[in-house]
Amino acid sequence: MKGMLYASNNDLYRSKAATWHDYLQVWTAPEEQRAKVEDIPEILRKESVEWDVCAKKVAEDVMELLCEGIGLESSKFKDLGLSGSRLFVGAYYPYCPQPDLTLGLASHTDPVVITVLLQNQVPGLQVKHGEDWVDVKPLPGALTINIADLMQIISNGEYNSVQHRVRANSCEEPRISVVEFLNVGKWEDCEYGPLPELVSAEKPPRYRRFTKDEFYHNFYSKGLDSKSFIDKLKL
Ligand SMILES: O=C(O)CCC(=O)C(=O)O
Ligand SMILES: [Fe+2]
Repeated sequence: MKGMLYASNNDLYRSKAATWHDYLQVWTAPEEQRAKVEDIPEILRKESVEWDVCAKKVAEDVMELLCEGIGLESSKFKDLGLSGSRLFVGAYYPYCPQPDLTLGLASHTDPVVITVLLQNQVPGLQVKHGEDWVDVKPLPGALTINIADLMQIISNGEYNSVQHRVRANSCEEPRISVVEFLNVGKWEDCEYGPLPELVSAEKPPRYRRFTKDEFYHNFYSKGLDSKSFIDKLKL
């Protein structure tokens, strides 16, 4: 069905081991890519549409702060269309009887601009801090925002994408997360790369510019467990 996908592992044939989760993806923007509202399963139709509106608002507020943090016009990221493509994901991590043998989701950085994540009370999400994996403890009502790869590139490395993973669920209760990925919407118009405003003699560009085709080709040719797109663009 257009704009929707049910799956287990999106990199099943490219990764060394399957991970312990299932998910449902719904494209919510841009218009030509999004799922028709009437095609979204009824059980989450209303919620996914509302979540898209709220998560977009949160992401755009955070993007304003990120702009201000590096001396850009606060609307710069929004004006560049960095929230113009959006994907809703509902992920389900069932009880895993042998959690030491795999992960819930392999270590990765998100291949988008920014991610908004809500998790239920069952733990599992971890972020890499130095050499350590640190638990992101579920807090009722709290959202987790990930800086993702394109934010790292566009900000010329002022912000760095976060390496994260999900442990296989050892609790009897399923772990559930609701995620919104925000990405470049206006691909047709231009290439992307470090913003000229952030490049100077003292801060030369760290990444080269890239096109939509290059981005998608890379996404569908690599396993989840790698930061290879950023590595490929490094100057
Ligand atoms: O389920 C989670 O908490 C994390 C999901 C995630 O990192 C992803 O889908 O990229
Ligand atoms: Fe992620």
